[in-house]
Amino acid sequence: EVRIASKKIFTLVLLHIEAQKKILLGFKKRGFGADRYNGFGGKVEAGETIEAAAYRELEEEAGITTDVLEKVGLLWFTFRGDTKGLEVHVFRAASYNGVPMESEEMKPQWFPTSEIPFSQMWADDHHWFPLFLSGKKFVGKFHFLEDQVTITGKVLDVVDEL
Ligand SMILES: Nc1nc(SCCc2ccccc2)c2[nH]cnc2n1
Repeated sequence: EVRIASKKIFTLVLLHIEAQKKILLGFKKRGFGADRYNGFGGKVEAGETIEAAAYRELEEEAGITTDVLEKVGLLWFTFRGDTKGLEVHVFRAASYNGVPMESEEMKPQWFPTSEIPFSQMWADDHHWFPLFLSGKKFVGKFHFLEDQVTITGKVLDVVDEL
């Protein structure tokens, strides 16, 4: 479905190669969430489906494509003092084509799933990553203070389908 432009909807793609127990993250070099490791993603443009945006951002930010993206999570983030929140659609890729390439936005890096750098990631990630890594689907809401680090509210549930 194509969403209207007014809502701020974002995508987040995590490439997880289960058989090799590794995940591809990117170090964000600038913009929102800079200096943190994260999946690949960005804003859904007007007239674009959420899924199309997810495929596009993976290619733009990491230089790779994937055959199938699976919808695995829906997260809402709000920040004190900021009226607009973020609606983030999380996708899993299980395979990829090409070679991960550094972009202006992101420096890709493989991590063993046992060594995910949570201290250098958004503070909510260590809450929902275990659900992601175990193949579950989830819906969550996290409320942050202005520091974009302190979480003052959290809701996180496993769901059967998204
Ligand atoms: N893991 C994670 N990601 C995000 S934003 C991801 C979506 C995005 C937004 C803007 C530019 C590019 C990508 C978060 N925000 C608050 N906690 C968070 N955790």
